[in-house]
Amino acid sequence: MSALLNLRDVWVEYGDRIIIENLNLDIDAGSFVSVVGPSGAGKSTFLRLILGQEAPTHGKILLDGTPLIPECGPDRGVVFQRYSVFPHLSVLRNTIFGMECAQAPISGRLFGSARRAAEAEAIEMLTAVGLGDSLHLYPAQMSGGMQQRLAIAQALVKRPRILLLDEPFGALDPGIRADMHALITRLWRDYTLTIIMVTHDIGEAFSLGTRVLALDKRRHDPHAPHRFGATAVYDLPLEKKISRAALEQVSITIDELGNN
Ligand SMILES: Nc1ncnc2c1ncn2[C@@H]1O[C@H](COP(=O)(O)OP(=O)(O)OP(=O)(O)O)[C@@H](O)[C@H]1O
Repeated sequence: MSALLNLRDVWVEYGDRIIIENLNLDIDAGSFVSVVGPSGAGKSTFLRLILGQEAPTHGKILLDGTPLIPECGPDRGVVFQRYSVFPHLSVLRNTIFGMECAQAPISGRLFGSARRAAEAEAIEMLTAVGLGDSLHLYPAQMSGGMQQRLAIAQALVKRPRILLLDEPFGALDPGIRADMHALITRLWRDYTLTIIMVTHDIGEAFSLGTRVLALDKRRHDPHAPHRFGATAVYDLPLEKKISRAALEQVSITIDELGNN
């Protein structure tokens, strides 16, 4: 089976600074790749490459065997650490907004049956993330965990195949993080997503991922620290066998999410 994403000899350079060098990776559909590495190694840069926000300086990235167009496509969604929700829109409007921009790029509004269909999809996704009872709240009325669940719904309502997560749970309290781990595991399975998640939490990387990728420099030159970039220094596939009991536990936790 060919991989969903292929990176071939990918380099990113800013001026004379090499950030990423000689990165070669194949990422299978349905995998959950945790990306770890020291601060400044280039983890967010790696996500931006796959999102299409940035093009490699050298090398190529293939999606389904076709060169990735350097623009954000609907097949890729992203959630950042800081809440990316619009403060002046309700939960429901926040979720519909992205669909309106994608489907009606000029007017930014959907009408009639298209709007009703978008609303139904938004409500389904908000229910899936545990916000079905909070459709008319505004972000200022919600906890950090709720806002981050809204950000996930915003990303998933466009039905991406690849979900990119840039330290999505880094700003949350430990208890809420555990709920979010259960949520993302459930969404990954229910929506057959491929997830690539940057995290500084090594426990989170191993407990959620089916593969852990460490980005770091292989070589250092103390006199010219920018001469070498980061690459995949470790790439560990993890055997995951989720028991039925564990999945049922995930379902129970999801049902309790509404109060966080
Ligand atoms: N547009 C840019 N121009 C110049 N340098 C940049 C640019 N974007 C990122 N960098 C540099 O590239 C390096 C990698 O940045 P990146 O944000 O990808 O690292 P990171 O591993 O995600 O870091 P952190 O864990 O601290 O978030 C940093 O040294 C950063 O300063």
